Amino acid sequence: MLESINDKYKIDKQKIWVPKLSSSLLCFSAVSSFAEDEEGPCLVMNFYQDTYPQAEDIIKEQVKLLYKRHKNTAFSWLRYIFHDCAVQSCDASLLLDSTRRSLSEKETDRSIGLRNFRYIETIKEAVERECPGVVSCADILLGGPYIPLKTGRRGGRRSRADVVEEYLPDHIETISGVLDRFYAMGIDTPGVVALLGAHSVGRTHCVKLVHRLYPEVDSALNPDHVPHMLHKCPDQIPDPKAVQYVRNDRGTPMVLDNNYYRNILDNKGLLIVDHQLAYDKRTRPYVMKMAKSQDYFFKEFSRAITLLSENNPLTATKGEIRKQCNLANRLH
Ligand code: HEM
Ligand SMILES: [Ca+2]
Ligand SMILES: [Ca+2]
Repeated sequence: MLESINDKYKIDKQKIWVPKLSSSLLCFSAVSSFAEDEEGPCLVMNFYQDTYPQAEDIIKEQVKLLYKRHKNTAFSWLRYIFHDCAVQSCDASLLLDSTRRSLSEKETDRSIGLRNFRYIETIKEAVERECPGVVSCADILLGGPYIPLKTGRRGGRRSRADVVEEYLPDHIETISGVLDRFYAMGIDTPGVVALLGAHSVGRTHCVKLVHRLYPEVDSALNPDHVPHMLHKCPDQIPDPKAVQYVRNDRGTPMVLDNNYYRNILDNKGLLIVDHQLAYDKRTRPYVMKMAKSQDYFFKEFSRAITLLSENNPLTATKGEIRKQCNLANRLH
């Protein structure tokens, strides 16, 4: 997955390799003895190697094909990791449709701009053709070659719009609030600073920005950046049907690099949270360091994505392997 974010983004595997803990078979045989264990021992490197060794390769191939056709799919997967893993667990709850009884996470105001859901199904279908019923949607969301991530997550059965607010940091929150929410996931200050570097790609819709432009322009914004933002978001109340947005990083919009840190130091951060990151005394030193060193940014980014991707997974007997990523399986 992350391989596709840009081709230059190649991390030295040696430096971030996490030693393999056990094979997936060991994991399965451990299920009975660990059934009561809260964590379960089953998030491992290449979880599917003993059941369907080709599974992760099929996913990689599909991700590459999609990336060739639609570059922005990579940005979506990256944002999905945040929106799924930060809300309780990396259990692909984000992918579930609403049911008659409850509104799903996808439908909340916080999910504005999440795109490319249908391509998840393209990947899932390719995997199901070869390895039916084995690979979970939660792993499809996360597998990746250059930041070697573990697999073995299973899908949750529920997705509830009302829990999103409880867990997902928001763009107008104080930096203390944002840090606390990430600390609760085991991610420290440099980790948070690195994760926000994801805003070096992609876009932000005007609905999330107009409060910084109207009725008065936020004086914290770089005056050189304002005309462009006003041009892209000409209305105080954006037309919900028009797709109006500003690119997160005008300099290198399609490349995940450390340009984000130079932007925010130059008061060109679009969201309040981006701006605060550059000015809070706890985060600023890391912003400066990442602005100077792409290497340092990449190292911290890999570490933090790994932590995020291991937030409270469902393993072993918990959760299920969905047949279709947008629907929980029917119980017979
Ligand atoms: C305090 C934490 C964060 C807040 C408040 C936040 C908020 C937002 C908002 C409001 C957007 C614009 C969405 C739109 O209008 O289309 C966005 C875009 C994006 N965010 Fe975040 N974000 C946060 C952290 C993260 C993290 C941790 C990641 C991934 C590691 C991430 C990845 C992305 C990506 C890739 C986009 C661009 C998506 C696209 O172009 O489709 N964000 N974020
Ligand atoms: Ca989730
Ligand atoms: Ca960039």
